[in-house]
Amino acid sequence: MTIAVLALQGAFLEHEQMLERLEVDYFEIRKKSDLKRSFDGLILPGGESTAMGKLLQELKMMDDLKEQIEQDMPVLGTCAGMILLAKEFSNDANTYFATMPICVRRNAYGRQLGSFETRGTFADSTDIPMIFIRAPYMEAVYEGTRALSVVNEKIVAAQYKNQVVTSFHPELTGDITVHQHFLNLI
Ligand SMILES: NC(=O)CC[C@H](N)C(=O)O
Repeated sequence: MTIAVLALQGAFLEHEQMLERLEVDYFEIRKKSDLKRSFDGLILPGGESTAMGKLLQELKMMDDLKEQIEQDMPVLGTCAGMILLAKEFSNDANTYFATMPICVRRNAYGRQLGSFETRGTFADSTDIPMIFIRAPYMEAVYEGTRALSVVNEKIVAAQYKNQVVTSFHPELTGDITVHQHFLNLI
């Protein structure tokens, strides 16, 4: 099994460290020719979705990756990665891959609560650590999308077929629950 990690910007190194811990092979996607390699799953890290979206377009990788996601490539999108996958925003008009039927609020916790840590349930696992950094959350999920985590009445993790997203950063804690859930899709 080989995972491709989008490494244009943001917290990709931390995802790679998690994959190393789990003894899973990976490589980085930085330019179009990296997409020639075959992979079994894709990680879209946290960071700045606007910057990542712009680079994906400029480097001409958007269409190719979108097609692979639509053809059921398992993908894990964390924070900005979730924004890249969302089909709809409640406070923005731009979309990126737009493959996941969710409505996302960007920077949803505002300035004061911009970053915080808590614990919550993810799928069948209870009490996992969650770190939120200027995070988005989902205001609605559509068409067969399943909420995997709800914190303070907000949906902060969800799954639609092969696509798993989290508002929080599972790569910044020592907890492997979310990565394991993603790898189990492969
Ligand atoms: N930690 C993060 O990934 C923050 C996401 C950021 N608010 C964005 O819009 O991309």
